[in-house]
Amino acid sequence: MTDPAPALHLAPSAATAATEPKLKVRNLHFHYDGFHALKGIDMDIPEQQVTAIIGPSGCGKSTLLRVFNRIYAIYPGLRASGSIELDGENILDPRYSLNRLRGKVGMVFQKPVPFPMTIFENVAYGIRHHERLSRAEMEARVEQALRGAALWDEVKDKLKANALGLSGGQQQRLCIARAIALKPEVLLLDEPTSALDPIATGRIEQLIEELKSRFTIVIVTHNMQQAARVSDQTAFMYLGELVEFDQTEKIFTKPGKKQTEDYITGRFG
Ligand SMILES: Nc1ncnc2c1ncn2[C@@H]1O[C@H](COP(=O)(O)OP(=O)(O)OP(=O)(O)O)[C@@H](O)[C@H]1O
Repeated sequence: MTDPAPALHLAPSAATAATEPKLKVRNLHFHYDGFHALKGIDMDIPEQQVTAIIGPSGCGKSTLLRVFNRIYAIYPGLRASGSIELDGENILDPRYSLNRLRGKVGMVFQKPVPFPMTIFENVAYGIRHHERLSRAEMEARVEQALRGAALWDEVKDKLKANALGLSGGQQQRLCIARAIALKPEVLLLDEPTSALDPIATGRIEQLIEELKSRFTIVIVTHNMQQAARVSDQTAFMYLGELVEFDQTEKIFTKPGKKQTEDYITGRFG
């Protein structure tokens, strides 16, 4: 929200809430051929904070997240209208190149999908696509990304091993390393822990907390406790509409709309 209540400025990261939003979404509509999946979304996503998107299955959470890096652009028949400004520039404008956008907005999917290559190459592969680095520079970059994803200590002695041999939780951290290796400004996480056990989930949640000092994070989650634990703001969506968007603490303790209250108290969804 543009004007959060002063009493809710408790979390340290909320101090930045008054600055210009990192992503400014205005009157965003999205269609899958004839299906109207997003209906006039307006939201301001603050920089270096965690914004969670919650809501019942099919409400449009993943669609919204995917529009933030224009994944739909590669499929015919899908279209978005309205605007999403990233630092003041409309990323939906076809003149905003996909390559540039992908360098600024990274994405991690629900199911970790490492490439069938070494752990090192999984991280180096994307970097090579965007930059030319010497071997030593590349090694430093890969290490930095693996450290950033809290995976370095577990893999530093087996960088040449196939990534598919890692556990599910390690694979997901590798996917996070791959995304942050490109030094994006925004990190999109689409249900990043739904395929993981509670211990691996805890590690990813801790990692999200660490990463938010460097990235603006948007996370889609089915797990309301997770949204409450990791996010600063929460958006509640229903049937393609943004019903309520506010400080997480407010959404979970004093939601302003009955639909939000019904959802978070388990009355539907
Ligand atoms: N490729 C597609 N073609 C047509 N309709 C789609 C497509 N992908 C999603 N939809 C529809 O768009 C709506 C929103 O889907 P979306 O995946 O964004 O929901 P969601 O809130 O992320 O759901 P879930 O929590 O189950 O993942 C749903 O009604 C879905 O059936």
